Amino acid sequence: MSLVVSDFATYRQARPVQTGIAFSLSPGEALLLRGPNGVGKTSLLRALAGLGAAEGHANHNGHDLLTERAAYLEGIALSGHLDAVKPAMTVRETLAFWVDLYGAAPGNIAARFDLASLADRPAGRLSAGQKRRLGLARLPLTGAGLWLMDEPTVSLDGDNTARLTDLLSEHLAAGGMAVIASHLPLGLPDCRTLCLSPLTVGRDTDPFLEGSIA
Ligand SMILES: Nc1ncnc2c1ncn2[C@@H]1O[C@H](COP(=O)(O)OP(=O)(O)OP(=O)(O)O)[C@@H](O)[C@H]1O
Repeated sequence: MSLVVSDFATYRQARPVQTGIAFSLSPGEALLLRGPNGVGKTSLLRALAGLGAAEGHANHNGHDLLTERAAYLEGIALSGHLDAVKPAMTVRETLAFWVDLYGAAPGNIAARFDLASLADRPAGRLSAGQKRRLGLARLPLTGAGLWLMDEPTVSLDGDNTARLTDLLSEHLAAGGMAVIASHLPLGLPDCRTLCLSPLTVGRDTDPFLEGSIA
């Protein structure tokens, strides 16, 4: 299992967000993406998940993102801001849906993020932190080796941030890999950091800001 990224560039609406991105991951390794708001962490995660415009090379398990998309995406799971939960489905229904969808063993997934007491509540009536916990519970069910995680600690309290670190540590110990955009260090053992800096495009303001705000 491997992820090798080189000379990689991300785009939003045909404008470059980041260029020259290079890093690689082996089994058991994680990369923390850091950088100021708007620098392009989400854009990079989306591009690596095949959802955003990109150029250059991203190779997952020997398959190139741009030329072997389906094979590249095999074994990749993205955890984004929206948590992938349907408001009308209860916690129990949501977990059962994922178990069925991914052909996973349910194990103690409800207990992992303390979801058992919320089992009959529709996801639309969960608090932000509860919804985040439910969304994170999906990742181990996917069976994916590479987790792409966008600000997974947002809305989590201290106990649940520790649970997230445990979940990630187990994933890495089992030979998984992760790329995580997070403003918190997360305390992972084999974790490198990639600090993104704003792209300089010949002006000293955000290139996405056209004109000025009156
Ligand atoms: N849907 C979009 N359409 C066009 N531009 C976008 C869109 N979403 C984000 N951008 C722009 O792309 C750039 C990178 O945004 P991105 O969300 O990747 O940054 P980020 O590092 O994840 O930020 P944050 O720390 O605030 O989550 C920013 O300049 C942002 O304004």
